[in-house]
Amino acid sequence: MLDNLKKYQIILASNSPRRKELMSGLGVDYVVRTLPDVDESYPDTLVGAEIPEYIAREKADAYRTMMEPGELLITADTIVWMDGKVLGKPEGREGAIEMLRALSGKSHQVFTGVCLTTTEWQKSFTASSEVVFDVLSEDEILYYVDRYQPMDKAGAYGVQEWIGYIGVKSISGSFYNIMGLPIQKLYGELKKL
Ligand SMILES: Cc1cn([C@H]2C[C@H](O)[C@@H](COP(=O)(O)OP(=O)(O)OP(=O)(O)O)O2)c(=O)[nH]c1=O
Repeated sequence: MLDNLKKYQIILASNSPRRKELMSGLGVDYVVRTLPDVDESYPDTLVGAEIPEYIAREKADAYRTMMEPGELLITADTIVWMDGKVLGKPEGREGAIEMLRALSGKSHQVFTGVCLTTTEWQKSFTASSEVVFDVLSEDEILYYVDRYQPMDKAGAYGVQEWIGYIGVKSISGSFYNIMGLPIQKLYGELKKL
């Protein structure tokens, strides 16, 4: 499948083990490059899904000067969005505990922005999922944070981990989008190239 991609050398520029796992599931040949440190700031005029799409483009631009013709760069960014605010990666153990207390018993959205870049063109898109958390006890929050150390995850949780098994009541939209890559939507975009 995706024979049309043979004309590209696909590069996933990401440090996220989840994104690597999902890209591998797509079954296309690609290489992973670590992402240089990117300033993930964004204009405060942006809201919701505009934010991770903007950051995915920023991640791509950090790479662009090093690109060769024929390369197809894939970058992505995932945020949790609740009550009009971004929940990115937590600041340490206390930050993770605070975030999970805030998510407990409520619903929120997860937006992932994806950017496809070559030396000639760039296009980006976003995917949105809705997650409803059950009420989490203090013990459950502390157990999860101390055992899973989710400081590398937006919203301080991994839907693919224990807290997703016991704490997520329902999901609408793509599960994989929550993990960090809306792989079905990405497949649809790659098919068009
Ligand atoms: C909400 C959620 C996020 N995540 C992860 C996906 C991303 O790795 C991370 C969001 O942080 P990002 O800044 O989007 O990505 P990253 O820093 O991990 O990787 P890179 O920028 O190098 O591509 O949170 C999960 O694994 N499960 C979840 O349920």
